[in-house]
Amino acid sequence: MDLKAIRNQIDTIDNELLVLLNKRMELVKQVGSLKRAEKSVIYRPEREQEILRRLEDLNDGLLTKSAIEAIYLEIFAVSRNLELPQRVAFLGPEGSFTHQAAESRFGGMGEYLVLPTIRSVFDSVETGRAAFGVVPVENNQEGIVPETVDLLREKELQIAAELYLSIHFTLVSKADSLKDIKVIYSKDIAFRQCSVFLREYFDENVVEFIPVDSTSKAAKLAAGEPTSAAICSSISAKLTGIPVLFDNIENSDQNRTRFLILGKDFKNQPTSRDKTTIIANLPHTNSPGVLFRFLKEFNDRGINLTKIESRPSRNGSDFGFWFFVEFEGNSSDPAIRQIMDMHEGHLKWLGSYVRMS
Ligand SMILES: O=C(O)C(=O)C[C@]1(C(=O)O)C=C[C@@H](O)C=C1
Repeated sequence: MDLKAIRNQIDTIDNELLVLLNKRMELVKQVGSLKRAEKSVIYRPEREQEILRRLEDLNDGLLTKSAIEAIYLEIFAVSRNLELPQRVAFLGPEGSFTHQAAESRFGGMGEYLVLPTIRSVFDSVETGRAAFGVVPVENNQEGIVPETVDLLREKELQIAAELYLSIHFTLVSKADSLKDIKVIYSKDIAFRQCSVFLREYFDENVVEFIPVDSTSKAAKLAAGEPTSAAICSSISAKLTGIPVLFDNIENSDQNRTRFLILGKDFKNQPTSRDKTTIIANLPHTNSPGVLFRFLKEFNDRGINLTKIESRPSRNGSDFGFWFFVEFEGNSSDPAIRQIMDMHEGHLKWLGSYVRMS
């Protein structure tokens, strides 16, 4: 077949796809009307995952799993927009890894609110300025993001979904040579994640490391100063037009960050692949066996714990603490329900959502 003939066939298929996509949108619009009448939630991450999994199982063509995901996440984003346009806040500025994470779930067409701090993302969802907020919660090299975990305890928001992103860092600068660099800007966590590279190439007695709110802010600062550099994502290097001196400078090439999508009064439908996150404010945490007895309840019921982190309660001068706990399953599972009931008043449920790891 010649090029023209192949292109004719492509055109025919595109025409069919357009008809089908519009048919899909008609149905989505009906779903939107039903949901608005019932005042129910538009974003259903568990339903989106169910559709993706079904299509991936069904698929026997050239499309890869991630290609199917990329196409459909964009279709879902357009669908949700048709049902009810909802603003999504994320920890900015533009070009941050959180921006990348937000776009990977809410699509390129979404309406975004770029905010300067994790707290302001929580605030925007709390006050309804945004329907959802995207924040980082942990990195597999660095552990948890304390601000996010502390705000989850402080605020009354829920986790609608989680997502994982591979993180790569670049060193960018307008300096001609490494030895001209006097200042390096980045986010504190990024400095730690690139510590091996930094030790090898820079003398900390000569170069000043300045932590700023985000890696994209770091790129913007470095773009304006000829003897400064920044550690940032390759998207923010591109957005600021600053030359990349080194790529992939992170300590581990397995560097992944987990992000949470936060909502208000949000509850997913249970699935068979859920994870639940809670805050445990156990009384008398300094007494022997308190944590042991709590964890044993999970063990006794065969519930797989996936995370436990302790955080200071900051209650006067004492050394009390609370726990950020995650485990497999949905809060409506009878075994999990039992534990939640047993500790009523001491456990705060933050969300049950499809497990992505
Ligand atoms: O099934 C729904 O609840 C819909 O609103 C439809 C749809 C879709 O496009 O398939 C859109 C948004 C939801 O997040 C999930 C699915």
